[in-house]
Formats: sequence, C-alpha cells, structure tokens
Amino acid sequence: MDPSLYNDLIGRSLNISRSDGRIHLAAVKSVDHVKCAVMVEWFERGNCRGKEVEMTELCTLNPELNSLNAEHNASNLPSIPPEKKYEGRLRSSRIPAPASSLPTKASTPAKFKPEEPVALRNQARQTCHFQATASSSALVPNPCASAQSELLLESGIVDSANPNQRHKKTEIKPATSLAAAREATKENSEPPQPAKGRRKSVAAQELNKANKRMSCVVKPPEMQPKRGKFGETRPNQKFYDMIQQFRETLKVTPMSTSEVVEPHRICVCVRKRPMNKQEMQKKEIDVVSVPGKGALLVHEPKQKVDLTKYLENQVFQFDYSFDETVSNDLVYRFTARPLVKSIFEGGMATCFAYGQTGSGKTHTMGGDFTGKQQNNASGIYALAAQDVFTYRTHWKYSQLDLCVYASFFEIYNGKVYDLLNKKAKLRVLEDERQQVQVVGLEEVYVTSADEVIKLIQTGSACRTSGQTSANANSSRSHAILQIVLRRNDRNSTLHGKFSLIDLAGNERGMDVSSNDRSTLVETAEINRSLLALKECIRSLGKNSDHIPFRLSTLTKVLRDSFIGEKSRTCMIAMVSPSMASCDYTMNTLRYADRVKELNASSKCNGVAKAEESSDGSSEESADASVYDAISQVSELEEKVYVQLQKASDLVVSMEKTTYNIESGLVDIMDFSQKMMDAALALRSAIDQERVTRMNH
Ligand SMILES: Nc1ncnc2c1ncn2[C@@H]1O[C@H](COP(=O)(O)OP(=O)(O)OP(=O)(O)O)[C@@H](O)[C@H]1O
Repeated sequence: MDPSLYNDLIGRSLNISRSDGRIHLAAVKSVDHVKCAVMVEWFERGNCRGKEVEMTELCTLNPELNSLNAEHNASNLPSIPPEKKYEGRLRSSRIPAPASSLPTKASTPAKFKPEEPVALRNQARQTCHFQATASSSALVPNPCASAQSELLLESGIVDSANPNQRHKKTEIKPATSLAAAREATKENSEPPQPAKGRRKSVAAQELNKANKRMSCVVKPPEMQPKRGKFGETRPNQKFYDMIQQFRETLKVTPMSTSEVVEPHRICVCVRKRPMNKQEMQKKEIDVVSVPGKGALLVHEPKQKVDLTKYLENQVFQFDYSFDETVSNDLVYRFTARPLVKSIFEGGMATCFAYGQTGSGKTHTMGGDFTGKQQNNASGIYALAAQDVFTYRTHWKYSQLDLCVYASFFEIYNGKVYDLLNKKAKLRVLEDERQQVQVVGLEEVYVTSADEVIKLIQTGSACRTSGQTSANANSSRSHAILQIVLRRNDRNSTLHGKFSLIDLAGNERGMDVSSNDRSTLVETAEINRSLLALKECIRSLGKNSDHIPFRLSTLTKVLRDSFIGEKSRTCMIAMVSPSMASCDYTMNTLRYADRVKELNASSKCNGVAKAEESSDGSSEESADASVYDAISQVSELEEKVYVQLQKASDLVVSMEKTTYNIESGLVDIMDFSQKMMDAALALRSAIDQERVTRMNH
C-alpha cells in the first residue's frame, strides 16, 4: 500500500487476525511509517486491547485496501480530502466491494462481536459462545479451576498482575511465542511477501519476523484447511483454543546454559518432545506447557455431564523441566553431567530415561535421529563418556590411575542379554555377601569416547535388529550402558560406576487389555521392574538400610547403585505432547512425582534426624513404619505375581485338558457314527438276504 495513504486509515475499523486464528474488527489508532505498521485497538471482555499489525498483513485481511491502493496509483489525486478520496476510489474500483464489508470510520475502539458476518465468514468455528475459556483458571467460575489458578499464581507461573491479559511482547519468552507461532503457522499460510524491489529497514524486518511469530495470516478460502461439521479446523478445536488462550497468560523462563546446576542426590526432571509429523498431520493438540523453573503443566481436556468442555490444568514441579526446543546437550548439562564427577570420587551413579514408547528416551540417551539413522555422538551416553575421559586426565584424578571399561546389555522379561556379545543370554547371581554378578558380561576396556560410541552403535544395532531373538521390540526392554572405573592395580578394584538406562516404555506396564499370555507376562515383568525401581530410589532417598532390590532383575543388577553415601541418581521423565498421549503423560509425571516427593522428604529427613536427637521426635519412626508397610506390600506383590503365574499355567493346562476331552469326544462321535453306518449296512444286507430267500 502506498505510504501516503497510511494516515487515511486512522480511525477506521479493519479486520485483524489473532494468534489463535480468530479474525475480527479493530480500530486503527496510529500509523508507524518507519515500520510500515499500524497500531489497532479493540474491546474484549471489557478490556481494551491492542496490537501492532504490519501493513502487508492488514492488506491481506482487508482486500479492499489493495484496490484502493491500486486506484490511488492510477489516478494519483493527492488533493482530495481523505474521506472523499476513499469513497471515490471505492466507486471507481472494478469489483465493487459489498457494502457490508466496507470498513467504517470509528472513533472508539471496535467492539469485538463474534457474530459479525466478517468473523463468521472467516472463522466459522468462533468459540465466543463457549463459556469455558481458558485463561480459564482465572476466568471460569469453576471451583477446581480457581484452586488451580491460585496454585499457578502462587507458583508464579501465571502473571499475577493480570492473568487475563496477554503479556507484553518483551515479557513473552521465545519458547511460548515460538510454540504458539508454530501452531499458528501450521494452520495458516505464509505471511505475505513484501513487494518486490521495496527495501525495508532492519527494524521493519524485525517487526515482520516478530509478527510472523505473534500473529497469523489467513489463507484465501480455497487454501484454508478443511473444516469439520461444526466449522472447526481440527479435531478438538475448542480445547485447542482454550489452551492457546491459557498460554497467553503464562510466564515463560526457558532453560539456558546460564542457569545454575544444583547438586542433588536424587534429581528428577522432565523433558517434553516436539510434536512429530504424524501428530501434526492429524492436527493433534499439544496439551503440555513448560513454563520453566522446573514446572510443567498438562492441560487435561475434560467434559462435564452437560457436555461443557473445560480444561483441568495439572501443575507438576520437578528439579528441571525442559521444553521441546532444548537440545540433548542442555539436558545432559543439568542431569547426567553432575553425576560424572561423583564416580571419580568413588560413587555409583545412575541416570534413567523413563516414559512411554515414542516419548524420546532413546533420542535422549542414544542420540538424535535423522530418519532411521541415529547420531550416537549426540546422546547422553556419548556425552557422559566424553566427560569421563576429560575427568580422567584432570589433575585431581589423574594420579588415581584409573582404567575405563564399558558394558552394554538389556533386560527383557527378567533375562539379561549382552548387547556386545551377540545378545548372549546371561545369568544374574547373588553371592552370600549379597554381591550381584552378571556372569559372563563383556566388559570392554576403552581408551576414548569414540570407542565407547562405537560400542553404543554395535549394541544399539544388536538391540533393534534382534527380531528373531527374545526381544522383538526395543521398547519392551531396559537397555543399560555401564561405564566402569577400575584402579589399575592387580585386582582391578572397582572405583566407580555410571549406569545409564533407557527404560522400557512405561505404557506396557499399564497395558492389561491383552489376553495374550506372553504379553501378560511381559507386562507383569515391566510393571514389577518399574515398581521395584521406584521403591529402590525411594529407599536410597531415605538412606534406608533395606533396599528391596530383589524385586526385579533390573534392580538386582543395579543393586550397588542404590547403596552408599556417594550414590547419585537422576531420572529424566520423557513426555509426548499430544492430547492422545495425555493419560500416559499423566502416569509418567505421577511416577516421577512420587520419586521427587521422596527426594523432598529425604532433604527434610536430614533435618528431622537432627531434631530428633534433641527433642525425640517420632517422625522418623513413623516414616520407618510407612516404609516397612511399603516393603511388605512389595513382597506381597511379588507373591501375588508368583500365584498369578501359577494360575496362568493352570489355565493353560486346563485348556489343554479341555482340548483333549473335546478331541476324545469327537473321536467317540466318529466311532459311533461308523458303528451306525455299519449297523445300517448290516441291516440292509439282512433285508436283501431275506428278499432273496423269499423269491426262491
Ligand atoms: N526432543 C526431541 N526432539 C526431536 N525429536 C525427538 C525428540 N524426542 C524424540 N524425538 C523423536 O521421536 C521419535 C521417538 O523417539 P524415541 O525412539 O527416542 O522414543 P522412545 O521413548 O525411546 O521409544 P521406545 O520406548 O519405543 O524405544 C524419534 O523419531 C525421535 O527422533
């Protein structure tokens, strides 16, 4: 549009688009010639709101402005007053604009009316009639929601000053705006390109970039995505709108390298993976928000009995929370890296990746994927190996004369398979001193991180290609890489050990829908190992002498990691963002939360112990009895499992017996049929004989 016409727009009511895809009228308040943009205002829910809109976007949303512009260029009538100039151009335009869509001059900000024809034409799915709006926790008079909003305000996740209003641009950190923009641009076309040959200032280009992020431009109707029966552009559009609206109120502090790495004995954190191609194609909704500072929110879509839709925003707090934009490097920096040092100081360290299938465990531990190719150098396994070799030459530890060994194995259905030795099946034995040995496990002497990476490649290939062996699906097994430090003395005494574990998909542990016996056993085994793991970490957090490590093979082989003052554990809970995975995500977070809960109480324990010595508090003994009860439950669970297995065997043998009886009955019926046939044949032979004799 010709810059000389910009001032004519002031006071007019024009279409603008919002980041959630809505289009409505807003009044032009001022014009910025340098930025080629206008400032618009409108009323919404009693608040006057405003934003900056780039001129190209304005022209796309208000096509009549383009025709004015073209006409102005042709006629070039500078002396006509703005009002007349506008009308004159409209009259002479080739395709006259319908009166209803003409922009009108307005002296006050435009009131946003969802039922206006323009809005309806462009966004048939307008949800203004839909009461459960998202800023929901702050707006909806829902007791549950208001409790959540209090919690959110308390934790500082939501802007306490004005939870209903969008933060100023400067307050919205890239993670939110990027995620919102990604969603927005998915639904809409590319923003209009600036006219060829027209130069723009750097500031204008920056503004353009920002606008790309903050707002969306609407495609021409024929290019717009197909809409559903009720005009929605994606399944669960209403939930999508509510979540978007809620996100506008979120304060985001993304993780960065500048954040302090705090020492934790048990560190529990969460990582959200980005939406994948299939989820985007299905237009799945992202229901997970990561405001940072360890917080993570799940916007659980719910429906009341009267079919009103609403969100239940579940807030979780961990030591760190990583959103979908962070790299493996950053995750490593805050999780496994602090543990590397501990093994040089004679400790045992474990780092677990926990979550449902496809949530990013292997991506995080083994390295990111390019198609089916995995870059093993970028995973936590390799990053930890690199740091091990860096520490080994550090002046503080070089005199220890330590040798580094690596082993890589997996546990499937309670059996151990060596991934560095063609998946050889290994036995786990426990001696009288309760030392657990994996008999025959290949422990390879390594001298560089590259050698470890090669072992990871060999082992990973063996893990995924073993279709014919016991493990047909990697997500059903736990993969364990161990980096062991041994003193270079005659006995190669163990100095420290770092176990990095890519756990089996936790949804298997909940999947009880299958009747297939092997799946049931597999599910029970995963259940048992994940439960046992939780109990062991909890015991570690409580400095307990009793570690229920015998509950599963996984905890048996990791036994020495759960004992001793110097043991350090880190759990990274992985979550998938889509609405379809919401239940699994909640289960993952609850599990991690239980571990974290204990972590917090382990800190308190220290204080409690100190206090007890002075005032004899009974908290500790109460704690101990709760723990004993948990141990008893675990033991009972093991007994129940054994009985279940026996029952299952019994059912199988009964089925066999029934089958045998059935086939016996079939044989008897066959036999009696034959007897009847023979009797009939005999009878007809006798009849025949009788007739022959009578004839004679
Ligand atoms: N943070 C991430 N960034 C980009 N892509 C990711 C991320 N996390 C996971 N992915 C992708 O998601 C897909 C599934 O990830 P991955 O195989 O790591 O899941 P998993 O939890 O190990 O699954 P399984 O339990 O079945 O082995 C992969 O294609 C991976 O590249």
